[in-house]
Amino acid sequence: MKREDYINWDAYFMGIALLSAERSKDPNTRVGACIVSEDNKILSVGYNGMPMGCSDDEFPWSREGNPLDTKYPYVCHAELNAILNFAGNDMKGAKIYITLFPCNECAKALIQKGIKEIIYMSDKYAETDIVIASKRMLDAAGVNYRQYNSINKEIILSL
Ligand SMILES: O=c1ccn([C@H]2C[C@H](O)[C@@H](COP(=O)(O)O)O2)c(=O)[nH]1
Ligand SMILES: [Zn+2]
Repeated sequence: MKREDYINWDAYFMGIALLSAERSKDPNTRVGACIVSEDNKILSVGYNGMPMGCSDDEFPWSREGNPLDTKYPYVCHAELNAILNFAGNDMKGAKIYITLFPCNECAKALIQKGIKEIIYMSDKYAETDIVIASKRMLDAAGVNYRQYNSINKEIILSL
């Protein structure tokens, strides 16, 4: 008889997003993303990090101070990395599992790539203009978004 306590698709793909986030060097917010086709095939993954050639030991990770001495102008967002890491050429109709609600810039890229559903975990910046603008664009473009079911929030990885 088959096992019945296997994880569902959402837990599986959010688990991969969470594991990807563990690769991030950001000391404050680790973000992971997993792009999945309509038929539940993984298309790409990504996490927030410095662009290639920009050493994550040399570029800043601060949040405050002179803008050029903070991480913000440099760090490549998890969703953008997942889009750029995609080896195929069509992700229309795909979904993305993300550990943090996407910013306005990532929302633009997701819309333009034809992503149709966003499943996110944290929405800790919901009150910011960046996320309000992001939701405004996603709503206009008909991209659905929903929070990952909190009942399954704890994803334990062990053998
Ligand atoms: O859509 C997004 C928004 C943010 N990120 C990354 C960028 C930064 O590395 C962190 C946010 O850092 P804070 O210290 O919480 O401001 O998250 C992302 O990957 N995708
Ligand atoms: Zn972003």
